[in-house]
Amino acid sequence: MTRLGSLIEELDVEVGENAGLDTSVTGFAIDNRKVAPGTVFGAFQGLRVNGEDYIPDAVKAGAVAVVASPQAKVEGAIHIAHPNPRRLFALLAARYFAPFPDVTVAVTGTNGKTSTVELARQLWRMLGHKSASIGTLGVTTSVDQVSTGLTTPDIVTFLSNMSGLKREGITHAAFEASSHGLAQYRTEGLPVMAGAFTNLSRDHLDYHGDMDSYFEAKMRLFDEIVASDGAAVVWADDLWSDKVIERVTKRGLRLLSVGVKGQALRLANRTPTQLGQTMDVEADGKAYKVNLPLIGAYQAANALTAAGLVIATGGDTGKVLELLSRVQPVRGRLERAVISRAGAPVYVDYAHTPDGLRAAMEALRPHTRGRLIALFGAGGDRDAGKRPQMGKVATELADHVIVTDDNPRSEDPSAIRAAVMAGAPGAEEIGGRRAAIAAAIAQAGSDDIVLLAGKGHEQGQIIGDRVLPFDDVAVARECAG
Ligand SMILES: CC(=O)N[C@H]1[C@@H](OP(=O)(O)OP(=O)(O)OC[C@H]2O[C@@H](n3ccc(=O)[nH]c3=O)[C@H](O)[C@@H]2O)O[C@H](CO)[C@@H](O)[C@@H]1O[C@H](C)C(=O)N[C@@H](C)C(=O)N[C@H](CCC(=O)O)C(=O)O
Ligand SMILES: Nc1ncnc2c1ncn2[C@@H]1O[C@H](COP(=O)(O)OP(=O)(O)OP(=O)(O)O)[C@@H](O)[C@H]1O
Ligand SMILES: N[C@H](CCC[C@H](N)C(=O)O)C(=O)O
Ligand SMILES: [Mg+2]
Repeated sequence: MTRLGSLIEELDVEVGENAGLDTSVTGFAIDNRKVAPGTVFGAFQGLRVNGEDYIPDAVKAGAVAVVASPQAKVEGAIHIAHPNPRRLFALLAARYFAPFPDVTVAVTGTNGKTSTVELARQLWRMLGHKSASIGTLGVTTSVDQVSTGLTTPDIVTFLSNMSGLKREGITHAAFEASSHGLAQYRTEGLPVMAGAFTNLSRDHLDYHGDMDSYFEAKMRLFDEIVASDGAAVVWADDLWSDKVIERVTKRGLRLLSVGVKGQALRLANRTPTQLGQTMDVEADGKAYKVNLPLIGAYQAANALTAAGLVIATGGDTGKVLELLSRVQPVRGRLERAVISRAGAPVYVDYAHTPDGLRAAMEALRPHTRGRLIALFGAGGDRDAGKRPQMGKVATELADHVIVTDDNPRSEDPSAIRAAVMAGAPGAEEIGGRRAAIAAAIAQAGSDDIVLLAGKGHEQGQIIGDRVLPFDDVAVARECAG
């Protein structure tokens, strides 16, 4: 049985007099609909509603304590007051859900988080550890994959998943720290031994406002979440890398920089091969030849960042680099779905930002003898400013562009397409993703390559409130058959 007092011990919190610290706690919730007798309820100001409005309902449902701002009105339960209630809630919940896997690392960045945590999981597994990842693909172990619906789940789901992994015997876990997740304290409280930065480019400005605030949200990982004796693995070749390195150094974290400008793992040379690429990597004064069975500069970057995390947490450099030759592709990241009847390979990729589209097209270009045909859309209820920029990048780098739909959500699909088209002169507009994929495949000749971007592993098209089953890989196979 866990007593509230033992969770609060040593934390800098205010509770009222006669606070009943002897009360036993049976769980944590941030949604009043999930409160049961004995729950600690976290009441937070959100974007849509104020969680404090649900305090009476939470108390009625049996909440014994409420973590909320000092101004909140709490009656009938203990008010644990704090100016940053989300953070305090995370700390308390982590004490309740502990223990966690021994080695935990986190990855942030606009693109590459899913790929990096997945590759780190695979490398650990090949080194003989029981490993897991948590992110866009869900909670993944070598035997299971369970979706959580978000990249970075809410704090209660996150900590209970981490705790469940520990009970299953998982010793090593890598998780994605999205900027929303970082800004909302959805992944903290547990010791994080290393953090990685992949890159920063335009996305989610609807939420963060501008690039500097978006950057600051990401930096919480290094400023506050990674343990003070932990490590930072920084992809060194991004425009923002130097700023990240500055922050990491200021905090006193052990720095492993990775990439062409990297020092811990220096990418000296990279040569595409038919099915992958070879990399010349220098580390600790030694030269290593790495055969990576994945194509594209971006996958090389993510593979090296993942290797950096595994090395930072105790992996042997030579062994880890050698194991990169045995990694499996990541679902929906330059996944070859099918070869069309005409002989054109059709790739599915999760590129959903201007930079992601550029990375995916640059990855495929060296493998394209004829034309590169790129199809994509932009998500509704998401950063609208990225739409024309995605159109622009695509028309610059592809030989033919098809603009279609990708999760319009509450927006009018044709208005989203129009915004993309505004930056994409000469592109073809086809509403309805299935019809667009069929058209892309039908016009590809044997020397051409088709890129279906934006949905990757996703299993649905979100239209209004409905999620209609949709899988780019499956649809590509149907259209090619
Ligand atoms: C914009 C955003 O991130 N919103 C998330 C956030 O909402 P919020 O804190 O603003 O919450 P709110 O809905 O205003 O509610 C405020 C509080 O009242 C509580 N509440 C609310 C209603 C009620 O009846 N009872 C109740 O107790 C809520 O639990 C919450 O604590 O917290 C909610 C609870 O955890 C999330 O479900 C919600 O995700 C929404 C659905 C979402 O679409 N999020 C996306 C944008 C997102 O987070 N994406 C990122 C990044 C994607 C990437 O990888 O690029 C991700 O990590 O997935
Ligand atoms: N290192 C990288 N540099 C540039 N682009 C990348 C990089 N890694 C991945 N991408 C592009 O971004 C897409 C998404 O990759 P991934 O799912 O690994 O990123 P993510 O950060 O997890 O995305 P999300 O924020 O949606 O969870 C890829 O399909 C690819 O097009
Ligand atoms: N996790 C990201 C990527 C979504 C990819 C794309 N399919 C879209 O719906 O915009 C988001 O929620 O912004
Ligand atoms: Mg992801």
